[in-house]
Amino acid sequence: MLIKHAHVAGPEPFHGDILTTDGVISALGRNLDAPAKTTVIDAKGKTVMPGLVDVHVHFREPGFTAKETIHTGAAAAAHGGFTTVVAMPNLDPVPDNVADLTALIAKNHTDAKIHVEQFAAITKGLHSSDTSDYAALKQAGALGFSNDGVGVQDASTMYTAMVQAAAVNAPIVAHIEDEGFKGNGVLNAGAKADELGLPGMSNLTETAQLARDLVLAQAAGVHYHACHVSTALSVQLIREAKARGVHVTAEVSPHHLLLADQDIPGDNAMYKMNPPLRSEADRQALIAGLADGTLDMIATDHAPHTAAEKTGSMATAAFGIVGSETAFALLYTAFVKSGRFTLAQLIAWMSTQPAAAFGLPAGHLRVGDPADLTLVDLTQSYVIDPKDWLSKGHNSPFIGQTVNGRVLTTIAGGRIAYKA
Ligand SMILES: NC(=O)N[C@@H](CC(=O)O)C(=O)O
Ligand SMILES: [Zn+2]
Ligand SMILES: [Zn+2]
Repeated sequence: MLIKHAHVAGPEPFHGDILTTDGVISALGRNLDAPAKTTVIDAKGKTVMPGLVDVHVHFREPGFTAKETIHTGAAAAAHGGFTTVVAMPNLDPVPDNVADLTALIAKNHTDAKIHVEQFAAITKGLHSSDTSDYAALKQAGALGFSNDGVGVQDASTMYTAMVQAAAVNAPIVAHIEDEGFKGNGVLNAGAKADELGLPGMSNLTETAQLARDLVLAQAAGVHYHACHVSTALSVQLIREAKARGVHVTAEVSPHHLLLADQDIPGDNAMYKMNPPLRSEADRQALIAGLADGTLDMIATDHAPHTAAEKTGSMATAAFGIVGSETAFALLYTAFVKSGRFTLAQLIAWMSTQPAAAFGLPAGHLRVGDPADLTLVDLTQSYVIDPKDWLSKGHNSPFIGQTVNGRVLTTIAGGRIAYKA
């Protein structure tokens, strides 16, 4: 494939042509010649970025294919400009054993046009006891271990998991949530929950367990990754842990960067997710944490559900919103077009840094790198409309918003994974 007149943004900015051969970038330069049978793409006036990397998606297969499948989830990710995603194991059966993980990884490969990596479960059945066999699961292809969807409630189980994961040099990827503090809360405790007369969950739901985990991670010497960090104190705890040498990385999701609980317009299930939208002060602290490097990356937590599961009151709806097909445009519009951050920073948070944190061969466009790249039109403005989506899930609070930044073509491993 030959991409002509590309304006390449990211860690290696450059203007010119990109030639890919056998899934790898084989040449960068001006006026490159196309060898016979090469597909030529004219990128004049468009921007090329290293393919985006999302380390937190839910593809729901096996077990919950009415919400999403590997095929639809990967297609949605490609439409969003992602060339690599990491899928969570809150599935049925749970990939907590080699047989189920092996079958899942095989399906990730056959059903997706992008790279789909897989986390296996920290514990058997996602219960807070009985750790999985990390050596065997890593050998079978697990990128790391997560119980996303539920926190590991028992501290000594979490410590055992960390010690065993460290022994095989694999990360523990934590959904941080103390169920005692969560109670039956469905949104952030505070004025909005009171106004709507709905049960809230306090910041302690996250911060108490995060403080515990950072102590445990230091003792175990594991790579601890904090999922969907949502509070100001969490940012501070991670900042302090990094300063004392804990190997911790952290992600923040687009919705926690863009919305606060005060923005919830009423008892609307599209605003229900876990962790919940927090206060405006928390939101500002997350943005500051990203800017100063405390938070390493943005991950969507793409969590599709059926229309029925997201209808009615927040009291009964499922937790979670989709994110793959809106993340880049929303963040580009709010953070880059506004002049607050640069496109290079956004690419670092959405590609280079998540790849680096998990040792994935992505996030750069140099000769010899995988031909994973995304072509976007940053000038095109459009209204977010689920009719345009490839995900089965239409659960988003961002529908109807006008954004800039349309993904035109996504190329993974030198092959077209999405084309407008
Ligand atoms: N984020 C959510 O609200 N829901 C996720 C689980 C999770 O990410 O914790 C889901 O699987 O639906
Ligand atoms: Zn989670
Ligand atoms: Zn999740």
